[in-house]
Amino acid sequence: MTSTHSEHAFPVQPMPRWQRAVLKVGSSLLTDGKGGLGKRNAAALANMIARFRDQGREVLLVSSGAVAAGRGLLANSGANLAQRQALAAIGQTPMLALWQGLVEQPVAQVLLSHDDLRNRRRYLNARATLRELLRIGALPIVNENDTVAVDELKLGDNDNLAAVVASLVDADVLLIATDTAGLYTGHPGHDPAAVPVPRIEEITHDIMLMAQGGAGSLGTGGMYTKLEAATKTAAAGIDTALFCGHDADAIAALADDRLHGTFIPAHGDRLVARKMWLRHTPPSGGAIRIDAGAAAALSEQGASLLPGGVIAVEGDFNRDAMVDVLPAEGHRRLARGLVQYQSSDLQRIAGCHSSEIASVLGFNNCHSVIRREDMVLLSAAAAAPTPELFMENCE
Ligand SMILES: Nc1ncnc2c1ncn2[C@@H]1O[C@H](COP(=O)(O)OP(=O)(O)O)[C@@H](O)[C@H]1O
Ligand SMILES: N[C@@H](CCC(=O)OP(=O)(O)O)C(=O)O
Repeated sequence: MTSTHSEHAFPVQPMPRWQRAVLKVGSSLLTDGKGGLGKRNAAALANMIARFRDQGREVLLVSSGAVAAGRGLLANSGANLAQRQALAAIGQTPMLALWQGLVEQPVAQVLLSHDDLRNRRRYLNARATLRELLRIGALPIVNENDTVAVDELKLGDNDNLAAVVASLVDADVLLIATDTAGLYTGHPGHDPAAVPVPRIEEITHDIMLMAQGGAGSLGTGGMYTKLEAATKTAAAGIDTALFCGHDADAIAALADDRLHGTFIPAHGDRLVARKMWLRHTPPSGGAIRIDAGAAAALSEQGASLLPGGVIAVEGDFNRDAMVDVLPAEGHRRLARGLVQYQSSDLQRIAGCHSSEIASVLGFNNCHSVIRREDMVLLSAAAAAPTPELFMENCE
């Protein structure tokens, strides 16, 4: 595809440094040209993932290719919904096995449906599982749960799924690997005047029109769904990069934080988007009582809640539950937030210094009980300015 446009190369541009990425790999990159799965491109991308890990960074994979793999195995070109769902079910395991053969980490299959993502409890559970998978060093491989997804509730394309996953796991960037170098002003195969678009400040109607040309023979949605995905991530405060997953130079550049493709910077305020989401997350029924010093630190200094300030734990809750933060006495809520320790563990570290967590529990999820970015303040005094988002190094 890019060969017709070699005279219009994408310039190499610097990428903002990131810590956690969602990498989306399209079907077109995972096939061998004869209808089956091919590992050449996947191998190069797996090396890139290993390189990121060596640099101390985290990657979640959203991989397509189940339908293509099923088609290859059965030499079946069935196109109706039931046929595609059956092909996806057959192809899902070979697709996973392809990746497992290429990375050293254990791979973890995560199949999500639209329902899982709009139901807040399931959304939070998926989030907790994905975070745990990262913590233990697995490579989550997310795909749509094609078997159960009915037509009107189908996400339908993994570009949009990847955008939702990026926001679910608080990624800094969404990396979309496809079979073309990036967005061109028109379909690169059909429009001889099409030229590269290296950066998109805002995805306007005119930009969407550039992507009307449809998908390649194996993909779903083409550039259109990639731009839809980037619209979601940008609004959630996440950068997006489109690059060619069969171009060794583009892959090597990315591992050095340089992009040979299209960059769409975040324009939403990540903290504002996140706080909106937190405000609407339903409570677990659990609560944490804190001392006056901790209350002042939360409201006046924009601090995270540390275990030393916890004086009591009420109710049973899991890690990542939404809990109320209450003063030593009374029921006026000071804050609410997602907790880093389940209630039974929190009972044991209440009053401890953060440095003692590992010796008391035998593990340490985070030095905070509730990280600042996972918390919204509720009292009037709490309207004190929120400091810049700072990511703590919690696993
Ligand atoms: N303006 C455009 N710029 C680049 N590619 C485009 C454009 N419009 C349509 N496309 C098509 O989008 C394809 C990539 O999307 P798709 O086939 O869905 O791949 P994937 O399987 O990676 O999701 C390209 O191969 C190209 O055929
Ligand atoms: N869930 C489908 C992927 C659908 C899809 O979005 O494909 P693609 O456009 O290649 O990313 C599969 O695994 O085949």
